[in-house]
Amino acid sequence: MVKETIRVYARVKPPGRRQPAGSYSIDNEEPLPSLEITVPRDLADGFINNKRESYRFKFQKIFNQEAKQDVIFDSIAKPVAECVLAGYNGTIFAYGQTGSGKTFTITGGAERYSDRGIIPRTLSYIFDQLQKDSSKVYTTHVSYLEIYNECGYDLLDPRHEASRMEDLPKVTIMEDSDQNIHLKNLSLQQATNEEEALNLLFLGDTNRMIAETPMNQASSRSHCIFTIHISSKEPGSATIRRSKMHLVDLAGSERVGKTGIGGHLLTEAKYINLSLHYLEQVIIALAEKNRSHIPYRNSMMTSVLRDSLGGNCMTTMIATLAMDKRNIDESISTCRFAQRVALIKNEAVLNEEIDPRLMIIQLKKEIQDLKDELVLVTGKQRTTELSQEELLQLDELIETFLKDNDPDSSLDVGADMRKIKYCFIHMKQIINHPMTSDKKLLSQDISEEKNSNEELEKLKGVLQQRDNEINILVTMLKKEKKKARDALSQLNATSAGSKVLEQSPSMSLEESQSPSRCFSLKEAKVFSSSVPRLPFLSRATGGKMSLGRQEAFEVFKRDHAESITIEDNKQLLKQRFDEAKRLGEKLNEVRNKINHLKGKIIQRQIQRAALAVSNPAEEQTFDPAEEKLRMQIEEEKKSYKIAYSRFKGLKVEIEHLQLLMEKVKMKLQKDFEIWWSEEAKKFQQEKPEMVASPNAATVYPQFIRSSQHLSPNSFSDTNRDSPYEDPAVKINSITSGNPTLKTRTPPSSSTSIPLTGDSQADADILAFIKARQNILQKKGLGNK
Ligand SMILES: Nc1ncnc2c1ncn2[C@@H]1O[C@H](COP(=O)(O)OP(=O)(O)OP(=O)(O)O)[C@@H](O)[C@H]1O
Repeated sequence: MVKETIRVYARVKPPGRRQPAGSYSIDNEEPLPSLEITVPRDLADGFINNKRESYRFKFQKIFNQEAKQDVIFDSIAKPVAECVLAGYNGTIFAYGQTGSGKTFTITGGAERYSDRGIIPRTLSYIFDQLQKDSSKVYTTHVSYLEIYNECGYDLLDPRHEASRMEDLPKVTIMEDSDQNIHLKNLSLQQATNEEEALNLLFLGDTNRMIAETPMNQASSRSHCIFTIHISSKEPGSATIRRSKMHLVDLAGSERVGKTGIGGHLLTEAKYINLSLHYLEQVIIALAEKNRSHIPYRNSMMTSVLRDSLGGNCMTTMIATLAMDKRNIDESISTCRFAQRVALIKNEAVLNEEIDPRLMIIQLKKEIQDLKDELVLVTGKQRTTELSQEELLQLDELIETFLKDNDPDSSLDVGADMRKIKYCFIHMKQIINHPMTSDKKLLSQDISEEKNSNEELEKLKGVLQQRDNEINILVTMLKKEKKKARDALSQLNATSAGSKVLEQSPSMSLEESQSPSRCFSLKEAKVFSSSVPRLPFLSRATGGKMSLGRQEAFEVFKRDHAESITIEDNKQLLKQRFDEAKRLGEKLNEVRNKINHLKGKIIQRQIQRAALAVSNPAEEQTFDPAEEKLRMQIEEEKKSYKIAYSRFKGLKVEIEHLQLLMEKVKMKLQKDFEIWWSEEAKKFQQEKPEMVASPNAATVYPQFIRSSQHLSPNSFSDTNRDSPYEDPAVKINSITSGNPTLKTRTPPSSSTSIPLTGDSQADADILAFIKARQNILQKKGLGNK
């Protein structure tokens, strides 16, 4: 058992660009570093009754704004992951106000590979370690739970395509008689390697993003718990170790009063703050000595994290702090909360249990072994029952023994438990029923015993039958599950395009040298299609876009802030592909070299064998030339291993980058959809007559309005080579399906636009014309 208090770390976020920085200092003194925050009196609005200007808080370690993600992982998450691998439970949770960097710390940023957060790095580390340890059999599962307004949602259910949060399967809490918490409906997905686990993480993150609407910025207002479940077993042992690691991104901790929100958002904020309030209550209760009742049951989040708080878990908290002046009072609240958490003691125990099925198998084997041994010693095969002849013999022996007055006489029936038992039963009969203890009674008893034995055998048979039925059902269930998994992976593979020509990480050098294992440019490039496209990606785009909408989207995309990220990542991907290509070539080269050297060795051995036949006197046992060749091979193998491990690292990085890009693209698409529909709404309000016209039933002619209604980022003047610069050319190509529009110059007012009567097509025509008009206006080309 490991007893220790919750470890509490602080991480300061880099300041916002236009935000005046608050005043604070970090003192990394031993044993506990401290953070001092200074609040000038004029700023201390929130602390009117407390005129203190300076606040000092102690932490296990404080990370300043320069701290990189790898340092955070190494210092905070790696030790927890090591405990989890050893069989203890572990939890890391991030607490802080909205925007203070909780998601950045736990999941990571969506821009750069180096921004990967604790979850992807932990997965990488854990799978790396599992691969290295061949002494045990490991099974790994992951689950991803979102808690929003006191309701739990499963983010990993492959059967549901979520477009709203309500579409996700609802998770409920159940408690068994031992007060253990069970989460009903939360799927546990098996992940056999890092890639599968990362895909699941992205599936969950995407479900989270898609389920979010502008009205429900659920990411800030929900709690998310990503859990890695590991079970391990030594071959042949009935003992299983099960441990889990919760990685928790809590909702923003800001106080309701200060945020000035109302209506629906207030309800949400109440729920969040209520659950964070209950978290605080649990923490206060735990920090108090001699408190018998801890109010875990008050909220779903505290129920789920029950073990992590004051229970069987090694828990770590990261207080995320935004030190801008306007956020300083919230940061002080976060630090105060952290100080209370630091008082909580947990008792982590090794989670070992005996698997009863394996135990039965083991015991059965032991019985069989003992029976075999007995046969060897006695030379007789034992049956469970004594024969009639043996029974009669025993009766005689007992009778003789009882009649014998010699005090030294003994009853010797040999080392046979069946006979010894029979003697005891017989004698008991004689003592209890001296008058009726004749053979008749005894034989009656024996027949009764026989009957009950038969009954027992019958019951055993029924039990065996039931066991078989259960086994058949379990097998069926497994098959069904496998089918579902296969269908899913087939879907992934189909959307991924080509199949990955992947080299198994555990593949030996010899295997890799077979001709079919040539590293080629194709193999390096195949990375690009190796990421199994997630089946849900298509749904964000809402199917195929029409031309006009596509045009508007292209412009929107170009000026969106994320486009820089996409471009950066594209560049980075290209670099990585080039490097992978180079490494592939190098690996081929080394492989060929090794084969060449091996060929030389064989040649030498043949020559020497021939020499030995013709001249036996000159036979040598040691050949320095061959030894040299072997050393060269060893050297080449070393460089092969180094290049191969870099190649493997590149693969992970490329896959991660591709997933990041997919995520960013989806975000872009989503932002566009939101913007598009908002514009439509505004237009409907401003020009109801157009909406009412039969030609424009559900038209979205939002772009007809003046450009100031457009989002400031959407159509900026940054695109010098915009295809829109030649209006005639563009309009012809875009509206080629509409002869009326084909020859027209862009209309200056909406009423002159001929519409087709098809609402979607009309919306697209209008959207295109307006987008184009806006750009022309901005470029000073309008109506020329
Ligand atoms: N240490 C950091 N280094 C660089 N950027 C950071 C850091 N911390 C946070 N950010 C950036 O700040 C922004 C807000 O961070 P993040 O989304 O992680 O906040 P949060 O606390 O999770 O907010 P919410 O409660 O709304 O989910 C993001 O754009 C993130 O990339």
